[in-house]
Amino acid sequence: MQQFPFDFNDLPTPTYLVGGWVRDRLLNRQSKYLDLDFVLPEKAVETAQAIARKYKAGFVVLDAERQIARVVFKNGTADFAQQMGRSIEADLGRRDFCMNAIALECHQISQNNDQNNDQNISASTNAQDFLSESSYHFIDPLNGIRDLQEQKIRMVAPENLAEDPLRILRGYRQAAQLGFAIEGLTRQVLIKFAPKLKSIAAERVRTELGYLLSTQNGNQWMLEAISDRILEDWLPSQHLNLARFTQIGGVIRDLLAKFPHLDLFFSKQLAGDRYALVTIELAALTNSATALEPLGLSRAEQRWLVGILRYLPQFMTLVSQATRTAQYKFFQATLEFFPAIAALALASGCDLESIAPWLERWLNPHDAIAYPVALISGDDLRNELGIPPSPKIGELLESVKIAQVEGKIQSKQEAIDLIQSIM
Ligand SMILES: Nc1ccn([C@@H]2O[C@H](COP(=O)(O)OP(=O)(O)OP(=O)(O)O)[C@@H](O)[C@H]2O)c(=O)n1
Repeated sequence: MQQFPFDFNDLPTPTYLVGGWVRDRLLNRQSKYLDLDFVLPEKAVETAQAIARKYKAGFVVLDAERQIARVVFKNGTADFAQQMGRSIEADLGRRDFCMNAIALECHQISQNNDQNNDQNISASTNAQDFLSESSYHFIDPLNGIRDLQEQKIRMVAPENLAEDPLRILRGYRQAAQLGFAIEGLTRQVLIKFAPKLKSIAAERVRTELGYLLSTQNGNQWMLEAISDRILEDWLPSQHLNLARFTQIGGVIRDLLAKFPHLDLFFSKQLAGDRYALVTIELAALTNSATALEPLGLSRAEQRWLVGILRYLPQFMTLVSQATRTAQYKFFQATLEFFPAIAALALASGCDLESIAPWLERWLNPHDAIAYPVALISGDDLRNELGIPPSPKIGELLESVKIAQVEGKIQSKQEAIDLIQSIM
């Protein structure tokens, strides 16, 4: 149950709620995290600061020039922005899509509630329920509510998309997120302005791509964006592997159905708010990690991408005929992201029957091939056998591990005997 984290009576009149929160409540969509966007005709930053102080919440100015500040509560964030233009209608007219350009004066919410049950609704009401009240007056100059009913994404104006070309990608991402269609003329404009997307900072594109790929219908809309050549400057088509990318979503769903514990792997956080799943989908999409460099991925994401693409061909030849030593060596090289390689191999046509035993090993922390427990340590070699520190120690330990995974030795004494025989 979502609750507003502060009392709207603490806000000046008028203060408008706009954007995704109003849209999602009208659609009765639930989100885990509360994301409120307020517009104020004046004193947006001061108001945000006062709220943060009163409720002991975090506070940050996002844009001093445009007067936008964020207050961070435990269960969500509230952005306070100075109204653009002379009226709220003018402000709404500068936004991306009509469905995101609906406003609601937020005191209506507490006033209605005060009349109803004499309680402070802002602090206590389930946010999902309140819009069902018919008494709210939505400011909807662009017929956004009609678009919500017709499930379509319609631009406010072509200039608005040109002004902030990231909105092009937002259109595809929101279509995926909401299960909406992009209205015909809007789509033509998105396609026409696609080259403008190259002027956008890599970080914004990367974040938006991350949202798109982590959405349920994201892959389908990613393919639409690719076929509309929206991403040509960021993901050039000669480096793409569309056949593999088309399969990857279904493959991951099947893998999770068979191995639910892999959920932890796919949801591992690799950077900011980007998760392993997104990197794996990008790896499935491209044949070359270098092609993704302009996106400025984090070190961990880059390491995964390079590793997954580098070891995939080897895995595809090894998968059904690897010796225990070959399996051990492959796991050693790829342990961090092994299930991603398995997923890409499945998406490239390998069968689950040959891959499942590998995943079972990877998932079992006691597996003798994926995680052999050391019978002997470098210190033992130094102390008990008097071998001086040198790269030789690493080589000897590796020979012990291999004899161990092949089942030739099982105890520390046998390891010592083996080392002595090698020496
Ligand atoms: N590039 C952008 C980003 C945002 N907005 C406007 O600012 C609102 C809030 O932006 P944001 O919180 O980023 O997105 P939401 O639409 O709220 O939805 P989501 O959280 O799904 O991104 C949007 O609804 C839209 O009206 C815009 O016009 N152009």
